[in-house]
Amino acid sequence: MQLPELFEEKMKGLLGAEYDEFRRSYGKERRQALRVNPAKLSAAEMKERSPFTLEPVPWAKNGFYYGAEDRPGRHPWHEAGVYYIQEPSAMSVAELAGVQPGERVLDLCAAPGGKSTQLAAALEGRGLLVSNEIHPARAKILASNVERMGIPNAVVTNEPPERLSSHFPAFFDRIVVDAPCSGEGMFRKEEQAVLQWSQENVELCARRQQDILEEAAGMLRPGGVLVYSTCTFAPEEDEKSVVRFLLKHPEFSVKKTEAYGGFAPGRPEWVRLTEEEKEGVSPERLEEILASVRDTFRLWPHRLDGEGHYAAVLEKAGAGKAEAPKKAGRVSGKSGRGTVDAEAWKLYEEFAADTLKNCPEGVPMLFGEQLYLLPCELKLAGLKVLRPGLHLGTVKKKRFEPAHALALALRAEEVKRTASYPADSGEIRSWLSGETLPGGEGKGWTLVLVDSFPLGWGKLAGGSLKNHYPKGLRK
Ligand SMILES: C[S@@+](CC[C@H](N)C(=O)[O-])C[C@H]1O[C@@H](n2cnc3c(N)ncnc32)[C@H](O)[C@@H]1O
Repeated sequence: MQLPELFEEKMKGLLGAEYDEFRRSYGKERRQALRVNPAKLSAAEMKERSPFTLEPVPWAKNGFYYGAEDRPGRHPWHEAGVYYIQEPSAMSVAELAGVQPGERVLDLCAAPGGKSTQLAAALEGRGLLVSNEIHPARAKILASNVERMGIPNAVVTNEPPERLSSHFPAFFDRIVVDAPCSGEGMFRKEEQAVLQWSQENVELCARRQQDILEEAAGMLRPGGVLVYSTCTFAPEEDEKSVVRFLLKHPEFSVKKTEAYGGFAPGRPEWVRLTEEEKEGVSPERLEEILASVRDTFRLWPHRLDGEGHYAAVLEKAGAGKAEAPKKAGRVSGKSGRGTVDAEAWKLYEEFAADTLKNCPEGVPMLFGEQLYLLPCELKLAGLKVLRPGLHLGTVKKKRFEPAHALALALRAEEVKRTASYPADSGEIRSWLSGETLPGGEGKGWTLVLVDSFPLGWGKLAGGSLKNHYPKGLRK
C-alpha cells in the first residue's frame, strides 16, 4: 500500500529500528470487530448464540473480532442494535474512561457514535450521556445509531464545543474528547485519509484540538476525568496536545490507569515545544509534565490487532462528585419546562396501558408533536438538540403513535404483544423491506422481534400485522 512519502520519512525518524515492523503492518489483512450491546445480551451469550466466528478483543469487555467471511452489518441483529461494528483499537477509549452507572458523561466529538454507544453501555441506562457532534449531517447519523442501540438516557446535540461549554459549566463527571485528527491510523481503512494527509493538516488539527480541549476543561467538575484520544500517530496531535494542555491547566494531570498490557507508553521524547510554548514554565515543571506523558497510551498496528490509536486519561484536581442527575422517578405528566399538554399525555397513557407492561422512566417533554422522556431534569433551551432523550412517539389528533426508538429501547418482556421470527426467516426479510405480515388474533401495537430482540413496531388488526418499520431504514 502506497503511503505519503513525507509521512513515511517522519515515521522512520520517530520509530527507528521499529519502523520496518510498523510498515509491514500495512500489508497485513485488517481485522474487523464488533461490540456487543450488553442491554441486549451478555458477551458470553453472544458467543454462544452468534452466527459469527468471534474472538475477544483483549482490551474491550464486550468487543469481539469477527471472521473475514462474516458480514455482521447485513445481519438483522445489526438493525436490532445487538452490536455496533467498531474498529478494535477505538474500543480502548471508552474502556479507559472508566464510566460508572449513574454518572453524567459527555462525548464531545461523538459521530458516528462508536464511543458514545460504548459509554452508554457502561452507564447501564442510568445517569446521563450528552452526545455531541458539530457537523449537522454527522449528528443525524449519531442520533440514528444512538436510537438503533436502544439507549434511553442519551441527549444528542449538534453544537460547536464553545456553545456547549457555556451551557454546562463544571457539569460532567467524565468527558471524552475523541478529537478530529489527521487520521494516520485510518490509512488501511480509508484511502481518503492517505490522499488528504499533509504536515500542514497535522498542524491544523493540533491547533483545533487545543481549542476543543479548552472547552472540555470547563465542562468537567473538579475530580472528574477527561479522556483525550485520536486515531493518529503524529506526536503533534498526541503527546504534544496533552503537554500543551497540561502547561496551560495546572489543575489537570495524567491519571495513571491500568490498561491492557499490549498498549505502549506515550513518547514524551517526541514532543517538540517552541520557546513561546515553554514561556513561564520552570524546567522542573516541564520535566514533570513530560514524564507523566509516559502514562498515556499508544496502540500500534504492529503490536496489536487494531488500526492504531492514542489515548490519555486526565484528571481534574479537586474533590467531590457532581450532583447525581435529578431523576423524575416514575413518569408523570410534569415536564422540566412545565406540564406536558394533558391531552397528549392522556393519549400516551392509553397507548402505554394497552401495550406496555413496564413504562420507561424519565421527565416527559413535548416538542411540537413529539413526546420525549428526558433522562433527568435538564435545561436544553438554546441548544440544537436532535434527541432530548428517549423518543416515545408522535402525538397525533386523537391518537399516539409509538416511536421506533421506543421499540428498540424496550425488552420483549416489557411489552404485552410481540411477534417473533428467526433472523433467517422470510418474515424478517419481508419485514425489513416494509411488507405487511400475516398476524394472529387481537389488535393493537405489537413489538416485532428478530429472535428475542426488538426490531420495530407493527400494528395488529384484522389478522394482519401492518408494518411501521421506518421508511428510511427499509431494505
Ligand atoms: C474522530 S471523529 C469522532 C468519532 C467518534 N467519537 C466515534 O467513536 O464514533 C471526530 C469528530 O469530531 C468532529 N469535529 C470536527 N471538527 C470539530 C470541532 N471543531 N469541534 C468539535 N468536533 C469537531 C468531526 O465531525 C468528527 O465527527
